Amino acid sequence: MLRSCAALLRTPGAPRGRPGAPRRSFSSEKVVQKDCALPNPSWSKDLRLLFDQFMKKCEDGSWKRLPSYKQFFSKTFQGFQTLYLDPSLVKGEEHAQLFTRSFEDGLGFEYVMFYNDAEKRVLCFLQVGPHLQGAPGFVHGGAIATMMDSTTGTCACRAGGIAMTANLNINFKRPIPLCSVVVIDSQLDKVEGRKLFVSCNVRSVDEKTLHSEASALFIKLDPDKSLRKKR
Ligand SMILES: CCCCCCCCCCCCCCCC(=O)SCCNC(=O)CCNC(=O)[C@H](O)C(C)(C)COP(=O)(O)OP(=O)(O)OC[C@H]1O[C@@H](n2cnc3c(N)ncnc32)[C@H](O)[C@@H]1OP(=O)(O)O
Repeated sequence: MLRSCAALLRTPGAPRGRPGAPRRSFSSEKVVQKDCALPNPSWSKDLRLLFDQFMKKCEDGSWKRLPSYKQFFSKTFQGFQTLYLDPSLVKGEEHAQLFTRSFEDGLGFEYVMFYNDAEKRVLCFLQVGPHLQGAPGFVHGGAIATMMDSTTGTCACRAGGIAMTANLNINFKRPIPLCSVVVIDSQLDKVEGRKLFVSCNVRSVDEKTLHSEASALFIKLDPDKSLRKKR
């Protein structure tokens, strides 16, 4: 059953503990992680419809749904860890969670991203939960910026490898109502050496309202440079 945003606000106490934290299967000691980019009961009809529509588009291989986890898989991001992280910090990695996945279901960012390699494009379908409020009834600008950064960042990393945001320039045009669903459409515009230029816009589901636009610069990381040293 779908739970409305109002219902979520009324919920007196969601389950405690660390929802979505990796669970160990004792038989194999293998860490099992929940893929957060799949429908859960907090998803609205709008988000579910967009999800179903794009899952159909994945059937011919033109679009790919991107799985999403609260924690990075060490194996997947081995290159990032061995090349850029301070080993003395890595031992605490199980406490680190992806910011956008650190809310209980339905309260923060509920989203799924789809990637089109031929178009170098990432679409993010985002439901903004009640704990993302800025001005009363509307989404906080920092929350919008977070998801624009994440969507353009995913686009940059998919197209060009491991990169970090150097610049993100946003124009906020119309506020986003809390608990609504929006579409973030991002596209790789240009590559110049290690520089990846990505733009995006945020629109309402009916495409009638342009909420925000942004252009971003990502720099592909240089394995010879530490991220910690002052330069
Ligand atoms: C995150 C990785 C996960 C990987 C897994 C993938 C998972 C997929 C999901 C990801 C989704 C998450 C997305 C969130 C992404 C963040 O939140 S990242 C966090 C916020 N960003 C940061 O903290 C970055 C801080 N900045 C830095 O560390 C460094 O400035 C950088 C960006 C690494 C660049 O440093 P650098 O490699 O030493 O590059 P540098 O030589 O200074 O500059 C290279 C060129 O870029 C130009 N440039 C540099 N900065 C600028 C600027 N601000 N404006 C204009 N030009 C600039 C330089 O002028 C230079 O130009 P040329 O002289 O070559 O023409």
